[in-house]
Amino acid sequence: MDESTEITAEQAYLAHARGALDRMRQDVLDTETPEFVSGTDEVWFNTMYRIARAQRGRDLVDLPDVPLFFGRLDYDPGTVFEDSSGGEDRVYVGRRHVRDNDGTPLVVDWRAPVSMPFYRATPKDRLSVVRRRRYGFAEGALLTAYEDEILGSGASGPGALLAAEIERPRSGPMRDIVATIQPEQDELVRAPLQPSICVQGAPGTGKTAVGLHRLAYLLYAEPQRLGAGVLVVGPNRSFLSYIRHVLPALGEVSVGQKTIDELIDRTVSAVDTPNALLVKGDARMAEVLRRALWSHVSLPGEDLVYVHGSTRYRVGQGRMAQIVSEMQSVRYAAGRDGAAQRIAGLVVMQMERRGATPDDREVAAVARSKPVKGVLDAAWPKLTPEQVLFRLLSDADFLASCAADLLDEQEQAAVRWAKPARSVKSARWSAADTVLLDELAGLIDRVPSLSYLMVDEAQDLSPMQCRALGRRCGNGSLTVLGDIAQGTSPWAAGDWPSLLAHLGKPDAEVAVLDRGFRVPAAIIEYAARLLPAIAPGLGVPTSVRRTAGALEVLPVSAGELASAVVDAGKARLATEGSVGVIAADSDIAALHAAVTAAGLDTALVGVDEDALESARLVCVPAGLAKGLEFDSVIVVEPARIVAAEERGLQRLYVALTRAVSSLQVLHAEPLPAGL
Ligand SMILES: Nc1ncnc2c1ncn2[C@@H]1O[C@H](COP(=O)(O)OP(=O)(O)OP(=O)(O)O)[C@@H](O)[C@H]1O
Repeated sequence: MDESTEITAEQAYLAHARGALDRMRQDVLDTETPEFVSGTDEVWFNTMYRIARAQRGRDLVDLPDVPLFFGRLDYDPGTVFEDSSGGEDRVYVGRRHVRDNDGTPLVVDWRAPVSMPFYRATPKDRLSVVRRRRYGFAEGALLTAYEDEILGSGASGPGALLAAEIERPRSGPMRDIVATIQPEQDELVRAPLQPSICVQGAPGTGKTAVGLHRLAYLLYAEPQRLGAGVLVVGPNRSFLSYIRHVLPALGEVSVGQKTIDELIDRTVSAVDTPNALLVKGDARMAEVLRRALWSHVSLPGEDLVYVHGSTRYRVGQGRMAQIVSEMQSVRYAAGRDGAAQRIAGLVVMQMERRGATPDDREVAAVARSKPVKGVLDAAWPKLTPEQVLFRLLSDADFLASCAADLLDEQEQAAVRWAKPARSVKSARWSAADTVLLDELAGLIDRVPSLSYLMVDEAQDLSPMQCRALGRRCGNGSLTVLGDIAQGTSPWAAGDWPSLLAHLGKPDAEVAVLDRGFRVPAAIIEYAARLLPAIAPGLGVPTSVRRTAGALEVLPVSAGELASAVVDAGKARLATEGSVGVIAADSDIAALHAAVTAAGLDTALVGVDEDALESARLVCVPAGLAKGLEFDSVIVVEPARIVAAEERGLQRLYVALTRAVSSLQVLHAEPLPAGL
């Protein structure tokens, strides 16, 4: 078959598959179900069923811009279909299953085992595949081209379509990469649920993309093991808004995406000093809090006397002391309840000895009775996290007694409130305090475990934040993504093993991605000049992009900086793709105003949640650049980005590695050493 006949045939197949998808949808919508007419349960069932059917109907909508399949595998005859006699065994790979009326699969979900060789087959290990075909599409998902890679005899390598797809200019938010997942990425995407995994990867190596596709894969492959919930945690709202379309595009619409502060979910109304922040995020605080909480438990001071009718029952102080000691191995609240139950049990035993026949309700009633409550309120008081932390941060002696050998005098002074609030109720908590409250809440009560948690930009988490996440995934599986060289928080991790230990997953497998799909070689090599200073152990990432990538470093006078940014922005807007202007947090508003005044259509990241979708040119405070990418990037005044914070060099490294095609560095001050 010549090429145009082949394309016509493939177009016809696509149309056939589209028709079949439409019929699948119609079948779902037309399904008649018996409607119950009475009883709340039945009406509830009707409603649930209708919701599920509407959802399934939406799932089956054919999106006009999204091709129904993106690849094809021709297998050795007989590999997939038994009756493929004569012809080749053929599988079309797409975003979801499509079957025709008699159940024959027309398109197979990319996550199905039979699709895996699309990502992994090589001429050396062809996994029974003889040919891998990729398609090119024009506007409106119109199939216009294809390209074959022969894996059997006479092998030929991948052609230009794959490279073109990977190098397509960027615009707007992140999109899925199902058509071009690379073998080393696919191994992580399809890695089993256990053990947990951790991916260290240089900028643009696809960590976020891999994490999201892995989640979509697991939802498909292991739904029954994810029943307790799945969650994505990212560094800030701008980042979450950048990635929010990827999972829905992969058919997964119900995955929660939160920042760590949203997950902790407590009101923040105070700000810490840098020193306080450092100490409060430190893992030693876990032990300080544990001691602070349990220091409230003491041995009962006198016997318990329980009066029932005309009989007085007595439980000795020594026996109760033994119980209180023994119950301290469980959580605080459960320990208190357990102690009450056991003390009540001793009372009830005495009742039995006197011939009564008390049942479980009697034990519960005694456990709740005033005398037993009285003993426990003294020996094992009910506490809220706020009460404990309030005491710790406002009472110097109490803090010293809990932290003496853990925090030195200066560290204790740093966390103590200079002017404590009058009461717990009026206390104002900082973001770091809320993490400590969360730790205390976890010591007091059990936290239910999610089935699966994906944590992005994990290098920036404090040990105490890691513990908060680990607590919520105690029995579940974690996927941890990050780059040690991009650590900008005061606690940024120096290595993965310690961070994984704080997350409660010391056995997680650490994998490294080092092929960069975003940043052209010239730009990554320029940014990598900072690596010896910020992450000496890490190698320089490679770039898979063939395009040269324009790097321009332009000195300008201080007075002309804003107009230089406007000019550069205008020039970039004349080409294809998104444009990001990145500057120090304190400079970005003025630049945004200058760009707006010059009549360019722009939005400010961090202020407008839809910034990345609403304008092609966006202004980005360096503090929010992490995880984002733009076709063209203009980095303004690197020295000020560096000077703005302790880990300013790391912040600059992040800013310099956001570009897909071109990077312009504009500076009036001298460039930081290294550049
Ligand atoms: N296999 C692939 N095919 C096509 N594009 C890819 C592939 N892998 C990654 N990309 C693209 O490369 C870019 C970088 O990916 P991603 O943001 O996931 O990287 P990252 O490692 O999280 O980067 P950073 O550390 O800077 O946050 C994205 O545009 C992503 O779509």
